[in-house]
Amino acid sequence: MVSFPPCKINLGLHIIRKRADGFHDLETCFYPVPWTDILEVIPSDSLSFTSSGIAIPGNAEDNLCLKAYKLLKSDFDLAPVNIHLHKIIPTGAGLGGGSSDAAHTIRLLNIVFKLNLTVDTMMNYAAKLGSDCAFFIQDKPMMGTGRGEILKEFPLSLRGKFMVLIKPNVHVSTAEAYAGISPRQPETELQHILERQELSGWKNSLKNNFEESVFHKYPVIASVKEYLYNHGAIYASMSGSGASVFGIFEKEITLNIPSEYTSWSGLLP
Ligand SMILES: C[C@](O)(CO)[C@H](O)COP(=O)(O)OP(=O)(O)OC[C@H]1O[C@@H](n2ccc(N)nc2=O)[C@H](O)[C@@H]1O
Ligand SMILES: Nc1ncnc2c1ncn2[C@@H]1O[C@H](COP(=O)(O)OP(=O)(O)OP(=O)(O)O)[C@@H](O)[C@H]1O
Repeated sequence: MVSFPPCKINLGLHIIRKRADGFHDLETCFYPVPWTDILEVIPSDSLSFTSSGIAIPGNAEDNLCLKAYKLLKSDFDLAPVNIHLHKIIPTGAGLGGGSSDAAHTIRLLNIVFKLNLTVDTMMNYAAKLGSDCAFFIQDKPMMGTGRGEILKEFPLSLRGKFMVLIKPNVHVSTAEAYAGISPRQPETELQHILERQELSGWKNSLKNNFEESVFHKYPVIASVKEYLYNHGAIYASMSGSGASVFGIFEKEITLNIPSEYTSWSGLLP
């Protein structure tokens, strides 16, 4: 069985405090974007994981898809599977691609082995694999709090808007980005901003707290954001801890993006 794990962008990202467990409490609106990997899970005689497409840093045995299988296997009598991942979403991009693959492995195993897991149970398993993972158990905009795993559906739609996502050729490590930030209580709650502000007002009110320190270290990311605004974006921001930047446009636009950058664009469903 095949699925298409999407990526996410963060519409606003407030890093509020560092916790005793080393993670950070945050608030963000996760929004799904259909730039997808391709994931296949089929029952087999022995467990295997293979991948194609762009290179995934690290060892195959550490892949989040295998971790997801092993996590469910510890609680259920699962037969072995072949997992094949065709990787398209760039890594080190703040797009949660690996997290999405992990969550979609859980979703596929639930179907293939008829486990009848509820959405909440799958979200609990996903949260054990990464802070962003639980979001990808559903395909809906969500307000995320805690370390990103406490999720509440959020009625925000960008349907029909044109999205451009650009990842310049720098790789930002999530852990390194968190280490470089000074957490703070936001003046205004993110939910409050998103409920009261139209998209046209986000430019002055919706902030990703990672931008300041990450832009300082990687000025090229700041220049991509500026480029998107200069070409008519209604709103542009870095996603997650970078390095990708997204722009939301009223109408379809063709941009001249350097060939060494990775990019995706399309109308949002
Ligand atoms: C930046 C975001 O993309 C925003 O959506 C996410 O918070 C990243 O989430 P993620 O990639 O799923 O992160 P994890 O794999 O859980 O953690 C990677 C590392 O990031 C840091 N981390 C992550 C999430 C969080 N709320 N606080 C943290 O401090 C920790 O150092 C952790 O060791
Ligand atoms: N299926 C996978 N796809 C991508 N990376 C994976 C996967 N499994 C494990 N990893 C490891 O996770 C790291 C982060 O990958 P990911 O694609 O989630 O990037 P990210 O842009 O940093 O995401 P995030 O938005 O969660 O910070 C990679 O550098 C890689 O070592």
